[in-house]
Amino acid sequence: MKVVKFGGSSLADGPQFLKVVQIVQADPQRKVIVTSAPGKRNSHDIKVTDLLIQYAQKTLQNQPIQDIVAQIWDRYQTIADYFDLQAAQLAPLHQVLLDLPQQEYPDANYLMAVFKAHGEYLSARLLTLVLQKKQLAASFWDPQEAGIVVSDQPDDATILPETYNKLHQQKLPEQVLVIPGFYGLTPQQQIATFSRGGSDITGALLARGLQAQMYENFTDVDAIYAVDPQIVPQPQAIKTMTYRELRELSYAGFSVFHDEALLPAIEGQIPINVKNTNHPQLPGTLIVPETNFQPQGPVTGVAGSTHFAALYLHRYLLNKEVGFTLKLLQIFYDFQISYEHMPSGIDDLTVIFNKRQFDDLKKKRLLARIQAVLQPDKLEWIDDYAILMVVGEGMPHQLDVIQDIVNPLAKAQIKIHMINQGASRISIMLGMKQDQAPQAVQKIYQKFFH
Ligand SMILES: Nc1ncnc2c1ncn2[C@@H]1O[C@H](COP(=O)(O)OP(=O)(O)O)[C@@H](O)[C@H]1O
Ligand SMILES: N[C@@H](CC(=O)OP(=O)(O)O)C(=O)O
Repeated sequence: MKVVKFGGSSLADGPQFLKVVQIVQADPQRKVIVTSAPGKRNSHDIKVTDLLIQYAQKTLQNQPIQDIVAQIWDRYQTIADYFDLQAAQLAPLHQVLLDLPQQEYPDANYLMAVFKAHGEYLSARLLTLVLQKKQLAASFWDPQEAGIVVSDQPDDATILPETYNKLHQQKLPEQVLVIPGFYGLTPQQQIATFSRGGSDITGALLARGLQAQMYENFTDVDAIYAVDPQIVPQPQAIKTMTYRELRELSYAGFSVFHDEALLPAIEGQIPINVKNTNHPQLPGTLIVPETNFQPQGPVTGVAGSTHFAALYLHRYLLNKEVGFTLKLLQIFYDFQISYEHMPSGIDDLTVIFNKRQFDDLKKKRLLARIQAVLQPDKLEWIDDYAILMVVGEGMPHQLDVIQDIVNPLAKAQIKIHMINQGASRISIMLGMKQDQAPQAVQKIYQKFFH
């Protein structure tokens, strides 16, 4: 049995829905289908999830909602019209969308989560109707009924372990099941979504919980490429890669697969196949465990991401002071801030954060607290920080990888602020200014792939 997830680009309009139907029909193993909300039909379009966020905001601010509801419903109606679905079948779906403001919510964050989740909910309901219209035995599967239990963070939920107990007990029927991605239910039965792009996580948790033979992830590219195709046109496709290679590359910018979706697949040792809905005959990229993996070269991929900031701390004799880092980490804990990396020197520490956790006030208060408690000789906030990741299972076997990474950057006058290799032997991480990151990715890619 295969779990198959279709991304927003694969469900953006009627013709795309038809490709999805044909893909489901082509393989009887494709039993559990995970939907995203309709995505962009062209580069100027707006994803339905983003329209739903506007709908939620207008509801919260008591602004008129008719136009935005019409805009959202039009996306689903157009798809339904493409398949000549009957008005009576669609009316209940439209009503669900209209009723969202009338429901009760614990707070604004949960309201937002419910509105967002309905992009995938309506997609799954609609795809079920379309599959039935095409004579395929299909039924809608509610995440609540499936037993997807998540933590109570309304817009950044994580999977709770009881999910797997419930899924292990599920006996799958003969027909195809269509389930919305992107959300689950908290122990208090509230809808909470994963972070953006999180339908990949739903697919992975179902593949693990249902012990699927394969998790197929359908998107709008022929493969995972060695570099983001928006940075380097027509890059080299990756045929096979390991879970941990993709985990590191997704973390650092390969937005094609959500980095948190790797863990369930690893836990269940489920192979993942990323494929193109527009060219389903192509093999795509296969993501597999490390055991017996034969790397094709030193580097598998290069990624860059710019949503970082860094805190630089200098204090003489820091190396001798017992508990310095503990006090610093306690401050982060008090502010409920997680850090990404902490490279250090004898008298220096740099802490790298995901910038999205901060607003100006939080940043100011954090710096003031660190100054008061730790009294560093120097404390600097570096707002302009990008991280580059060069990843490959073949890297530990090759001695001259580092020079092939830094030489092209030096030639291009790109300054490296931080290099981190060690903990993970299959990746080298570089810190630099944000505006230099795309060029750095290009230069490293050219060195290893041309
Ligand atoms: N290394 C990469 N290989 C392939 N695609 C990538 C890579 N890095 C970023 N992407 C981007 O990821 C996109 C697919 O992911 P996403 O937009 O989330 O698709 P979906 O709508 O199917 O969920 C591609 O269109 C591409 O622009
Ligand atoms: N629709 C949600 C969840 C998702 O996974 O979407 P996509 O598969 O289009 O990346 C989002 O836009 O974040």
